[in-house]
Amino acid sequence: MFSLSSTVQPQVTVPLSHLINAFHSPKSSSVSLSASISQSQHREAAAEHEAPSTEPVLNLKDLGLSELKVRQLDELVDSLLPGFCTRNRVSSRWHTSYISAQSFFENKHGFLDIFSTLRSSCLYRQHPKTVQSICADLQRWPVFIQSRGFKTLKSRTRRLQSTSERFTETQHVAPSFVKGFLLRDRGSDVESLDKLMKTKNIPEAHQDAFKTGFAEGFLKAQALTQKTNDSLRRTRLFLLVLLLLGIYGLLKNPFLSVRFRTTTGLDSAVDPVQMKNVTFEHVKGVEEAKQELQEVVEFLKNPQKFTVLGGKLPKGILLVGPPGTGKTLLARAVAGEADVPFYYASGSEFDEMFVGVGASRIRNLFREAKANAPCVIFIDELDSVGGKRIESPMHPYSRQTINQLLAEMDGFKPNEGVIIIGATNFPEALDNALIRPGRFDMQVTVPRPDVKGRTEILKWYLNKIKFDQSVDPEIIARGTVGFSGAELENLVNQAALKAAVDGKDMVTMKELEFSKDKILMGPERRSVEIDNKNKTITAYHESGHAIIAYYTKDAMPINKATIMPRGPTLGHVSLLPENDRWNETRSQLLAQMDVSMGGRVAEELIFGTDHITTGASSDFDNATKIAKRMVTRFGMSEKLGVMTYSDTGKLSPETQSAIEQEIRILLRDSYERAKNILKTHAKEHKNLAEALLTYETLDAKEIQIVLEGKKLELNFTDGGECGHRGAGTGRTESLVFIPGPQRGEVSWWEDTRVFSFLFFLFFFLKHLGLSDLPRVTHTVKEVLSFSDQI
Ligand SMILES: Nc1ncnc2c1ncn2[C@@H]1O[C@H](COP(=O)(O)OP(=O)(O)OP(=O)(O)O)[C@@H](O)[C@H]1O
Ligand SMILES: [Zn+2]
Repeated sequence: MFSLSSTVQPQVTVPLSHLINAFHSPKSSSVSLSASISQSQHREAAAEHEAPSTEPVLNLKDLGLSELKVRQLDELVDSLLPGFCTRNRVSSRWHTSYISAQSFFENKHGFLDIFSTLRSSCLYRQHPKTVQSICADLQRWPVFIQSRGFKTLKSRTRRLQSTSERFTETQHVAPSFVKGFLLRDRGSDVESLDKLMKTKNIPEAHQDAFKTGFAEGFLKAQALTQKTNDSLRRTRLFLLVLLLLGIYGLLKNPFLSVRFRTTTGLDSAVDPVQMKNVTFEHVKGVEEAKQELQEVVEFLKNPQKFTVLGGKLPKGILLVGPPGTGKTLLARAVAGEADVPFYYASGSEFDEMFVGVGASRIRNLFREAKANAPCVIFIDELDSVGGKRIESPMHPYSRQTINQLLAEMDGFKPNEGVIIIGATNFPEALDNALIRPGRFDMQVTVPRPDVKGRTEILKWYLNKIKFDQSVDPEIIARGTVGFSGAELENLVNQAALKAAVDGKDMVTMKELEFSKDKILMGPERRSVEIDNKNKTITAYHESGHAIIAYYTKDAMPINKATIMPRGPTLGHVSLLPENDRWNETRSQLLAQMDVSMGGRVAEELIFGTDHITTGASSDFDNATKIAKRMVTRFGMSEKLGVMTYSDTGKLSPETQSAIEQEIRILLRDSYERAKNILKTHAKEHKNLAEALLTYETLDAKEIQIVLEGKKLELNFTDGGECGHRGAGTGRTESLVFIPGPQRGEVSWWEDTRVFSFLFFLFFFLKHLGLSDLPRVTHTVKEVLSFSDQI
């Protein structure tokens, strides 16, 4: 684009370049148009200039400007741009768009400015020749409309490929008076310009100066265009980098992704889930909870029946219990039994960084529910929305959210038929306002199932797979003290997977035992090479535990003994209580201590005092813990009496040493008892250890066969047994180690994401033609350090 420049030689180049500019720029063309054509035409022209048009590439010869005389040029510019000339001062009229000034006046005052209208018509009349001369002169000028626009180089080149195409296109966008002029043949344009220079008698001496001036103007304009393009490119590049960084940040930063999700999902519709297929039949081992919830089901089925006498049913029910015990399942069963819609929400969904988002979600949820009453609203993890109202930077708007929840709960009447069921693992963390009468005023405890409950749950899930009739769910249930419903479901599922991997067509006890041990103690370490000496020590150590358990009256029955390494252990003996133990007697506790001592005693008796190992440390931990609790908590020491000693550190030195003394005596006596038993049953001990070395794992029946002195005949199987060395208490402990990426480690896909991001960034930098390579490198370095930070 051609434009004015103060450094351009004034007498020659300025008028011409401005003249051309006047035709190229929308602003100047609209001025010239406004003086010559009607207002509608003016609008059309302006619109056309905004539309994309061609940008010709012409050299000076093509333009035929070599013969234009300076005087002629000045005249032309004077007639086109009255008042604009280096010798004259710039006229204020030149800068005024009288049409807009007129409409501005009308808008402001409510009536037409007659004087302005007259003035504008005067202007028209004062320069009647302006447009005529422009048209007349421009008829012979090879100028094309050029308008600014964001054109790609590609499209521009494409357009310039066909002249005829270009003309056709120009025909659509150019004002009518320019059309004729534009549609002229390019060759004749050149000629006519030469002619013009001749006819206007531009002196030959000035012709060269004119050409030089024109060339300078042309080049300056080119430079300016180049600059504009460069700055545009830089702006685009900057925006693009910002955009990429933004997208990357959204993907990378969970905080941002939460924001994104929450803003987009602010007013998302809340859809109920119909729970027809889930009933109380699906929830096993939580009979009390089911009974308590039964009346809620009745209420949902017929709300009027309950409120007709003026009674009030609880609005909110709080299900309290450890994870995986079936709280969600129970809430679904309530809705399913009553055949009403079930609205599920997780407390963490309401915990938002934005003010009002959590509150608005609660509002939406309750509005929907009320419209579809009777129904059940279930809020899982209630503690994350209704926790004690501590405002922290992580939960800046928790107060509003809780308040909204309280307001909504207060806002509906008890007979509306909406029941809110909340679930939490930490009832003590709940805000007091939430658990007062009128809100979550009914608490139902959902505990871990007892042995009967576990058996029922195991049976329920076993019925969904193919299992051998010899499977006794009760044995598994007895060995899974403390398992939740979800863990039992997982146990059965893992057994089914194991059977499939081993190519069996049904699940047997072996698979169930295997998956139980896997959940409790981690996977087997079959690849571990244990030398014969260590194997022998382990076999005698474990059979020592088993012998004591077998021959001690109040010890728990043996379930299994193994020398197969699993997790951190080299072998173990597992003991099963007949039932869940609610209380333990003194003799039961002493028996547990004796069984723990059995391992070390065996090592000492068989291999001698010099060859005892470190393998008994967890056994001693166990035994010491029991002895200490007997003395300090259970009042089972004659010397210290029936008194509890909670903080032993604060006790007098005498009391402390008395406690220590008592614990020592208990442990020593236990060790002696174990020694006696093993000495008495040395033969059985040896037999059992050898059987373990041969078969690696023996179950209760097989142990009994060996200890009764019968011959054990077993086919070698694939093993699959496992253990926790020194499981003397009979309580199952979970020692599962789940290997995973350490904190701070970046997983491979995150790396890939960073590199693909950098690759695209580099690609775009190159694509946008940023030839300044040091800057590119610098930017990439910055991005790299930024990605390091995040
Ligand atoms: N008592 C049960 N009877 C049958 N299945 C159960 C029982 N408890 C848990 N499950 C199984 O475990 C799955 C998970 O249980 P659920 O989600 O109901 O536990 P939850 O107590 O809500 O856990 P959380 O507190 O972690 O939310 C259930 O879908 C169901 O398959
Ligand atoms: Zn042991």
